[in-house]
Amino acid sequence: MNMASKKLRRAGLSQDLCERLSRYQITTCQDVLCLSLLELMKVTGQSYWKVKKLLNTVSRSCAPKMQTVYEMKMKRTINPSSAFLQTTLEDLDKILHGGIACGSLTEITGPAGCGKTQFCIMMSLLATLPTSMGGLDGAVVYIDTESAFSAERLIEIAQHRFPHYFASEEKLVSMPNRIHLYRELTCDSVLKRIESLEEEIISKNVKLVVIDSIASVVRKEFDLKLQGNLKERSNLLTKEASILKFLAEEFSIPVILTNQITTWLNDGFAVQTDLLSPADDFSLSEGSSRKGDGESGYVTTALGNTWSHSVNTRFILQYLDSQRRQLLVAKSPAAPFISFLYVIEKSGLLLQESSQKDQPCCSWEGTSPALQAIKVRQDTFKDESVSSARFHSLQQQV
Ligand SMILES: Nc1ncnc2c1ncn2[C@@H]1O[C@H](COP(=O)(O)OP(=O)(O)OP(=O)(O)O)[C@@H](O)[C@H]1O
Repeated sequence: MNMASKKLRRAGLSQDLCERLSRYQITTCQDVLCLSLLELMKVTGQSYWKVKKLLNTVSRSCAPKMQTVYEMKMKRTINPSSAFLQTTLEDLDKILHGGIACGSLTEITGPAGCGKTQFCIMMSLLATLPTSMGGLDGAVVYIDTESAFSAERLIEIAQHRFPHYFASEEKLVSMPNRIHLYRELTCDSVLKRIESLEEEIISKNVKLVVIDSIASVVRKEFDLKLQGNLKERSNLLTKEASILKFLAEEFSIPVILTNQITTWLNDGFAVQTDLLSPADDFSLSEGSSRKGDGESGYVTTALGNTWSHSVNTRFILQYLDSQRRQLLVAKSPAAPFISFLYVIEKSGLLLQESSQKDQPCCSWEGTSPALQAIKVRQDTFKDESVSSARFHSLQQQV
């Protein structure tokens, strides 16, 4: 499904044929594979056997390539810098085995003002840095759906985080030149932009894609009180996730997405988490809704269960109390559930020393009571596989 998003122009078809097909809005491998042989004969004007061969070529070009675990490991050993984009938050990078993983989707979720955009701006800057400094030495596509990106802030972070490197005027000019900002304020334009990314990634040597935020346009346009909107929204998000996953894997680049979530508990204590229905997308009701008997709190739900499973890694940025902010690694194929305290300064996000030095690596101290409650419940499941599945579900229910 993801791989089928591949553009036909990159599937080994002649330019003439691609142009002919594009007149029928057939531009991806998926578009071709959804047609019957008869339909394909009609749109290509080719014989039965040629069309069968065409189908074979398209199928082969978008089928996942088999590789052994050994090959994967060797690739990473030979060129470890291309497997991760360092966050330059040392303890976080350590726990993630190098940083934000290339080839996958990372979601930054949390309440308004906690620092999601700051994180994205900082990561964009880092992606442009040379590999010797932990960067990916590439361009960035930054899709801004909230008009929140600030070029001044980008320069400020650069100058304060890497004062020596950016002392040179030339570097200070070339860095923002590699960050391609697109303000897309509707669902339609975000989708169109995502659909056009493949060529852009190739032509501009893009090494990072950021979407800040994936949720805001969707929430603006889909009133979930209206029948049918939930399904339509879910389809749109699935389509976007599918293309983004394909791009991340195909070009081995990280994709970072932000998503604003709020959960309010009744005791006045606010917890922000990616709260999703454990059942399925269709049981979700977006907006402020009161939970059922025995449960206390108001919930603003996330983007649905399908979306939740589409992202490989999830960080939650949240306020721990009025002074302190906390970064939680809430979902990761490589790291345990862990929290860090952070501050935002002129140089961007910084981890607070005490968050790791005085505490064991997998720390639950300092996390909010609601998240500690999850931990207690998680500990009651001894079998590891049951534990992680159940933990995920419990986490969703808090
Ligand atoms: N120059 C700066 N120096 C220090 N802190 C800053 C600076 N600029 C912004 N901040 C901090 O970043 C916070 C805003 O973060 P950000 O805009 O990333 O929030 P967000 O999570 O993206 O919110 P939203 O969901 O509303 O977009 C401010 O509250 C402030 O604490």
